[in-house]
Amino acid sequence: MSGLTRRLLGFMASDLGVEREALDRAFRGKRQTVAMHHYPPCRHPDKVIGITPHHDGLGLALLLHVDDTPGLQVKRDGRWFPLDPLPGALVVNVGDILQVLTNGKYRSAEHRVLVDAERGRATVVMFQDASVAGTVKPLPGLGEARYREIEYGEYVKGNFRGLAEGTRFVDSLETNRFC
Ligand SMILES: O=C(O)CCC(=O)C(=O)O
Ligand SMILES: [Fe+2]
Repeated sequence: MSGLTRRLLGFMASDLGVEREALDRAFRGKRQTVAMHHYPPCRHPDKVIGITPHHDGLGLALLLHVDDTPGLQVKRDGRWFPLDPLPGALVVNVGDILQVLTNGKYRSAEHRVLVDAERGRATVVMFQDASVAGTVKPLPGLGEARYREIEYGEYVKGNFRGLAEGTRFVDSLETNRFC
């Protein structure tokens, strides 16, 4: 786990009032994946999309803008908002697993990437995975569990299935789904 991730998790743990060690343990020693994206300029930006709307399925994502081309957008209250690059800043994305770990207190945001008519765009994203003793479940001390516990491998399979079907697997883990 990177020092930055550890610091971010420390802030989150004190904000949530949970044991810092519990959140740390969920991320420590887990897989880190790096994705490099290049979005070439496109003369018809209204007809194509860089990345379709999605939620990041894993724990935490740290995104670095390599240039100053905008494109990333986040959805809030049904509207898309741009997240323009800031020099020296990283975008921190809460993933679905962190949403479950925090019992829904931190929510994973839907985002997408638009392309630019004139300029290419490049980003580097580091995904930090997380799990609790081989499972995905809310940490203790955050009230009644809003998500059911699931074995980590089953979560990953379900998450990929959801991506392929255009549904969000984490929704199916909600305990009060049909109430
Ligand atoms: O390149 C970006 O701005 C976003 C990439 C992204 O959302 C992802 O890799 O999951
Ligand atoms: Fe993403």
